[in-house]
Amino acid sequence: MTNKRKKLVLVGNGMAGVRTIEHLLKLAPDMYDITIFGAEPHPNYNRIMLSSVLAGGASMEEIVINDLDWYRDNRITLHLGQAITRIDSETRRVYAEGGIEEEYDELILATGSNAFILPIPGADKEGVIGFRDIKDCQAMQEASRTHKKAAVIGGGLLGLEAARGLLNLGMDVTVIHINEYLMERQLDRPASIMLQKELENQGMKFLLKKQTEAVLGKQRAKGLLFKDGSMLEADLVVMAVGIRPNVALAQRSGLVVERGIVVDDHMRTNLPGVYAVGECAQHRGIAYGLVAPLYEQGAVLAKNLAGVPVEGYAGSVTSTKLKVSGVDVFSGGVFVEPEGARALSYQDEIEGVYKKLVVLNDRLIGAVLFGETSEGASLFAMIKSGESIAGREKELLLGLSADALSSGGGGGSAARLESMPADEIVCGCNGVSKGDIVQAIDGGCNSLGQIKGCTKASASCGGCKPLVEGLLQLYAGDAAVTVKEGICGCTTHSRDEIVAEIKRMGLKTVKEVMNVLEWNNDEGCSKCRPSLNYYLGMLWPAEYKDEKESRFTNERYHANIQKDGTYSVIPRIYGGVTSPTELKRIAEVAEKFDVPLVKFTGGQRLDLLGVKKEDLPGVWEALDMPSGHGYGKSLRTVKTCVGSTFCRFGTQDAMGMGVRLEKAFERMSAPAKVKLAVSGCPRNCAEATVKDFGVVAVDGGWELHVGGNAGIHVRATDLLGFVKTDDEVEQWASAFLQYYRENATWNERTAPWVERVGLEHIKEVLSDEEERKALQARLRDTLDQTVDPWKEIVSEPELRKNFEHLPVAQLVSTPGEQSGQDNSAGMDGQKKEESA
Ligand SMILES: Cc1cc2nc3c(=O)[nH]c(=O)nc-3n(C[C@H](O)[C@H](O)[C@H](O)COP(=O)(O)OP(=O)(O)OC[C@H]3O[C@@H](n4cnc5c(N)ncnc54)[C@H](O)[C@@H]3O)c2cc1C
Ligand SMILES: NC(=O)c1ccc[n+]([C@@H]2O[C@H](COP(=O)([O-])OP(=O)(O)OC[C@H]3O[C@@H](n4cnc5c(N)ncnc54)[C@H](O)[C@@H]3O)[C@@H](O)[C@H]2O)c1
Ligand code: SF4
Ligand code: FES
Repeated sequence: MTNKRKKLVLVGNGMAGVRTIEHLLKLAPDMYDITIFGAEPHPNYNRIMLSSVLAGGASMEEIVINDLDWYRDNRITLHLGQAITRIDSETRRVYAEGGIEEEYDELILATGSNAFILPIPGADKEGVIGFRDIKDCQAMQEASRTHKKAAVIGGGLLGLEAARGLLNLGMDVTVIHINEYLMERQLDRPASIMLQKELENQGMKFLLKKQTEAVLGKQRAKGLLFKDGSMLEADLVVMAVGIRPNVALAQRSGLVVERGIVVDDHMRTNLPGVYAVGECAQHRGIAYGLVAPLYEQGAVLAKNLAGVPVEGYAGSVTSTKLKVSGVDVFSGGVFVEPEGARALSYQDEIEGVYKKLVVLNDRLIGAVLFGETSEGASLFAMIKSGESIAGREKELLLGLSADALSSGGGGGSAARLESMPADEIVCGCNGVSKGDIVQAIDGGCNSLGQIKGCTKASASCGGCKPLVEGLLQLYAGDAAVTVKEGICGCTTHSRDEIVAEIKRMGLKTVKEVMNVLEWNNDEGCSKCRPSLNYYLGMLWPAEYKDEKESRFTNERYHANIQKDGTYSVIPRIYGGVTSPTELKRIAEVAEKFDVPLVKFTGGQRLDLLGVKKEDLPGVWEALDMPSGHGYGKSLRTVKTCVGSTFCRFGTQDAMGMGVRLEKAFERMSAPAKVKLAVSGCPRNCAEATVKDFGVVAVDGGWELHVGGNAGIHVRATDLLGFVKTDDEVEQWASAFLQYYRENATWNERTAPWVERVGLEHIKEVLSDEEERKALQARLRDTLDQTVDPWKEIVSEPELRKNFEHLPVAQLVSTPGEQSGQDNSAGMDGQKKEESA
């Protein structure tokens, strides 16, 4: 019997090449006798996941894509550890290092890239490596057992992922970056600065604008010498300064090579029967370095080889997501606006969120997200589809689009997901289409974990998770099982589990919680540290010592940092009611300290803007007024109207009630800021129905309203109930606020919390008088432990020192340290006004 199958040889057992074979086997399982040569001694594995292996989030076994049985089952001849060294295109034969040779009818080159190693003296020393394959990953794991100081050269995606992994392995890690800000190929400056601060909080050190001149040491690396003459001690040096397509074999074999092996839209090279795919290929001038475009190339090549008509590969728009736990960064499309394009950006440095959209001719062409990336997948789908977003720019920027709202998390609206073609790729990292996911759901997968298991969708960078969840909800309906999420990438524990464990085990510090609950990142991140700090303070008001370094700048300095680095000072003016004496004092302070601007806030207080950090204690001392907490996650204002005291419509004393409530709750910390208002009649001049707790006078008593918000997401309050007496108002307000303090997630305002837990539930709990009294007592106990932070600082010389002006020399960074305006450790150190 004659063998009619053609001979197909694949050189390179990596992600792009084997993916092409997988496709081909689906399309034409019997068309070829397939032989694969791989230089590495391993079956095909997910290179992307090496970062997770290094960071301890996955094992080597878990990242194997196709084990040896797969090759056997598909009758593929596999030669591992056999690099092809020569191609004879005349005789159509390839020759391997170990002496094996093979004939081909069709030949695919998928040789990937090599890590670029800087050609500097000492680069060949022991302890200097790239980060490209299993061998490199093992070398780093090995080095961390015996060495302590690691230097990662290159602050791109790979360098930062390597640095995070090395930190997890217990090393002291410094990233050396040539540019003035990190990941400049994916991010703009504001996002990059936020990223750097976050990584510094995780323990990573940075040397920016540094050019490495030599690796120091005898046989083994001992340090780095920089062009400016400075040095850094290091016994492991990881070079992550980019990659170079692996084209040596192609060059030797007569293929046209520029940066990569030049291919046409059908992945054909200049030689008959020879194709190139993956990072080694250069298509329309571009050699890609991410998996999604390589898989697209592979799909085209597989169709070609199977004889299936195919339009050809037209290039890809790319997106990236940094795989570092506790840091959410997404970049897709064009992030620097080209001529004629507009950029819209939104930054909330207090919450650590940055968003930028780049729009050209009403089309979204790029996006950068930091801190909140759940909309990345749907924005990227819009970038790829090229649909018009005219009139929707603001909604998209603020995350209020129908897409984001309907799925509750940016997964895309049901209509969008429904109209998505079956062959559209949802998970770029694993080449999983919508059709594959729907098929898995039809086959009984009804949770994200099961879909991940069946299709690998969302198993790598996780960027597609919102889309996969959206499809799950759409196609599995009520059968969809949603699994709880960890509060951040550092843990799999939910908020409720953490609070329960803190209570059960009596955990008393942030570090203790992280240790006992096995955080996968020793330092935590800007999401978990402040939230743990809050939960511990809420649960143990008497014993817990607030961790200043887990707080944002504003809360550490008890003032709002402004754009220019100065601060704003808002003293407490109870119920918005002041006096000539108080006003005179404020005016004198403003004059004495040259305060550039005095402004009324929306909450009926006076804001002294432009105060220098070193003047803050002096200003507070001279004001001799309590802090208005205009900067923190705490009680802000109680707005009042004049009520019955002066207004002819007023039926009750709104000012008196406002002052009473503000005195009752001042200094109250909360999951998020809390605002109250009291109106003296239903005309509601104090706008109590857009406050967290609003009180409106009506005939015979007071109406109590909860869960309002007038910020980005405007929400009118729900009516909690009606009470007759002033004491009842205070009791219900106390009970509501304490129940919120005990049950909301850190950073969750009352508006979403009321929606989440339901008004009926809150009413049921608070309708029990005993419960109300108990809640009120717990809040009182907590508030009794608090002191005014301004007074405390003013009277304690040690605390005052934190505000002293440092000579410039001490603010300039030295090697191994990072410069920054804020010289104390903390969660942000950014400059941004927070609305009072
Ligand atoms: C740590 C890390 C994390 C990454 N994370 C991401 C991510 O999150 N998202 C993303 O999209 N991309 C990521 N990438 C990039 C991604 O892994 C690559 O784009 C992808 O692996 C390239 O696939 P490829 O098949 O072209 O090359 P490779 O996967 O490198 O495969 C090429 C194979 O060919 C072999 N070979 C070379 N020459 C020969 C020869 N002459 N004979 C035989 N075999 C040969 C090589 O040994 C190698 O095994 C990451 C890369 C690394 C290193
Ligand atoms: N999450 C992800 O998507 C992911 C993760 C890891 C790797 N990758 C891919 O792997 C490939 C390699 O990643 P990479 O980060 O090495 O490549 P890169 O080219 O994206 O970044 C290299 C970085 O090194 C810097 N650099 C260059 N020369 C330097 C020098 N002499 N000193 C200090 N810094 C220097 C550059 O400014 C650049 O920011 C890329 O294609 C990348 O997309 C992707
Ligand atoms: S809410 Fe009623 S009482 Fe208060 S100022 Fe307005 S009209 Fe007067
Ligand atoms: S896109 Fe990265 S895991 Fe799906």
